[in-house]
Amino acid sequence: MEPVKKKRTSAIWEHFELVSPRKVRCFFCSKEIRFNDNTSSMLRHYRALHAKKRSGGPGSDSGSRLSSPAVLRAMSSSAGPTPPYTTLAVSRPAPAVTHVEIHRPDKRNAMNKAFWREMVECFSEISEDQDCRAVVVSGAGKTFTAGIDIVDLAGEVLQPRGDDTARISYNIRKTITHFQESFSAIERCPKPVLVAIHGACVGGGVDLITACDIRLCTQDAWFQVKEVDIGLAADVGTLQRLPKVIGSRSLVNELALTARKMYADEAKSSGLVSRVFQHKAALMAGALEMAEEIAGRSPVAVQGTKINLLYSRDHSVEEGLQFMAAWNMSMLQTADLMKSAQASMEKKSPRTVAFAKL
Ligand SMILES: CC/C=C\C=C\CC(=O)SCCNC(=O)CCNC(=O)[C@H](O)C(C)(C)COP(=O)(O)OP(=O)(O)OC[C@H]1O[C@@H](n2cnc3c(N)ncnc32)[C@H](O)[C@@H]1OP(=O)(O)O
Repeated sequence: MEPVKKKRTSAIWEHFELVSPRKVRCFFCSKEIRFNDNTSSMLRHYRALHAKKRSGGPGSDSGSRLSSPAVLRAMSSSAGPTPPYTTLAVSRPAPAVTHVEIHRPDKRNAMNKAFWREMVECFSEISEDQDCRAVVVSGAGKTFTAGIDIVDLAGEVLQPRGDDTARISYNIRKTITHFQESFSAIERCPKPVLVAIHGACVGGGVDLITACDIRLCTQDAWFQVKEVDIGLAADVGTLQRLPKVIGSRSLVNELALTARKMYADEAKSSGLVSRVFQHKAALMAGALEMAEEIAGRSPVAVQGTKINLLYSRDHSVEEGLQFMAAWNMSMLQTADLMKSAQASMEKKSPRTVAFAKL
């Protein structure tokens, strides 16, 4: 009998995915484990590291969905990227929630040429998609992302085209601007974007997450503004957005100038992330639940909130108030307001209200 099929009937498979004929990956911690003719190595790993922790522990979230491995399975695309994308797997794990999974697990989700282009295409589509009201971004496999694909970097940036210095410089500038656009597209997307980070989040990964609205991570996550280590000043958003995310300018400077790793606990205490979960399954369950909470509310209110929060980040309080007044002089005329207020009076969740598409 074919061994893999036999093993798949065991309940322990709830917590693992097959990555090769002799290797499985744990849904909780992404560790890859070899197995032979039975599931004993998987059972040993699960019992030693995860069985007792399912109910949560001090200082970190366990995720409130009881079926978090099932949620994780629904949100991890073992089938690979979804065409036309080659680096992203896009799905709808819950009504009005879009999941964008960076999908180059064998290369630790390193950001290659296609990724930079596809992020713009994907977020342009999401921005226009009236059936989407919240987005979750995550990474497939062992780690969130290893940052820019160093092989591509060597080709695209270090060997630019052009007949003279002006033309070479012009082309480099164009490339950097295109790369910046990949994450600005996230920020410009009117739907709130949550990012779920596990394992390494290096270089371009930090650029990406600072453009997102809500950052959540696992206990094993670490963050590194790695650019100075590879001889460049970070140029696709970290130096502009991180100071607005973290209150301490000194900490931002330290991270960017030394390229030291920052681990989950410090990421939480500094304000880079708002919640830390024990493992990836809990993280994905927590992210999805939060996205569903957001998606269940009036899209007029939610998108207006994102747009005004971003506006006020870059303007004075007075300018922000003026922008808000001009914004709401039309948005207060929405039917969503009366529907939501009525639900609130009746002590019903806004999630019980049917809002029109936006
Ligand atoms: C215009 C400029 C715009 C943007 C600039 C952004 C700047 C940056 O992003 S700077 C950061 C660059 N990234 C790095 O320096 C990270 C390098 N990678 C690592 O440190 C590690 O891979 C890791 C993320 C800590 C994960 O370690 P581990 O789990 O042990 O995996 P590995 O065995 O190291 O790698 C597996 C596989 O992935 C390939 N890979 C990893 N990182 C990259 C990368 N950044 N680019 C291309 N390929 C990468 C690695 O080569 C392995 O491939 P194999 O084919 O299996 O050998």
